[in-house]
Amino acid sequence: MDDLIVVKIGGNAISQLKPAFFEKLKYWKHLGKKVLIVHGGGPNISKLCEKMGIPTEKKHGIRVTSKEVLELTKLVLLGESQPELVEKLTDNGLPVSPLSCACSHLLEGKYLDEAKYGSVGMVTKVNKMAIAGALWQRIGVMAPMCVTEDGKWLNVNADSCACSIASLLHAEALYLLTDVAGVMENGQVIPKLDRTYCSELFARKVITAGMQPKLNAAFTAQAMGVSHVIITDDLDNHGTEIVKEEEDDDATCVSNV
Ligand SMILES: Nc1ncnc2c1ncn2[C@@H]1O[C@H](COP(=O)(O)OP(=O)(O)O)[C@@H](O)[C@H]1O
Ligand SMILES: CC(=O)N[C@@H](CCC(=O)OP(=O)(O)O)C(=O)O
Repeated sequence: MDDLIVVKIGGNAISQLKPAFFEKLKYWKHLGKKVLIVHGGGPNISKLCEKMGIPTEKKHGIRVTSKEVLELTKLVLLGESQPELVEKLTDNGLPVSPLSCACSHLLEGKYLDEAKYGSVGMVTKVNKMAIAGALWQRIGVMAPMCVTEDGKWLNVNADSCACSIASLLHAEALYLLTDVAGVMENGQVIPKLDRTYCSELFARKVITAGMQPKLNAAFTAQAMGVSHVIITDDLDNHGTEIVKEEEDDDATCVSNV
């Protein structure tokens, strides 16, 4: 899809959005870009699970999702995180289309590894026509869930969801907004990161927790042809740019989660 910019906003980042963020979105719309935001909500899912007495289990930053956790995930993403973001965008004068996989099977997917993660999916198909319609003069706000071909809902890591959409729709840029200024080493943001150095940082355990699926997804998107992939805390900050190596023929950074 021409002129598509995908922005992922982590659950923590939703509450920290600054005026410059909304100005940048207005500027992109003014330029005629199509903008799709994929939102997170992980911290609030964990909080609700805790309230309900369900322990949170994550593997490589991916939530192990039982049927019970899936229901709570739906509640938080569609009943809390998405409305919060939609309200902020609306209050800042931006017209929005709130979206989920349930609308016209917008996002279809399959189990990532049912034995390991439970009801967790990866997006394999995007309903391009329906998304194009939703993005007509509006900013799409998408929850990170997908449905299987036979209609089962699956929880999708929001970074991996944004990266799959950006890859499948050939977006021109992908911004992964989080609560840190970029990928850090020794307290400094790494301005450009290639796969070899990323693997080294994984091995040295400099990169842990939620930054792991984020980077795996970011390198996959880059390998799939998204030319501009940035991890940052603000659309105006340089953050960490994911860069390609000269002889790069393998799609993933360390593992495929
Ligand atoms: N090397 C690293 N550089 C930056 N953040 C890191 C690194 N390793 C682990 N992290 C953690 O990753 C977090 C961002 O991932 P995550 O919590 O999943 O964010 P989001 O909810 O925005 O997707 C940071 O807040 C930080 O705690
Ligand atoms: C499978 C999986 O891990 N899904 C994520 C979806 C939300 C998310 O990714 O939110 P953040 O971006 O705020 O972390 C989860 O359940 O936490």
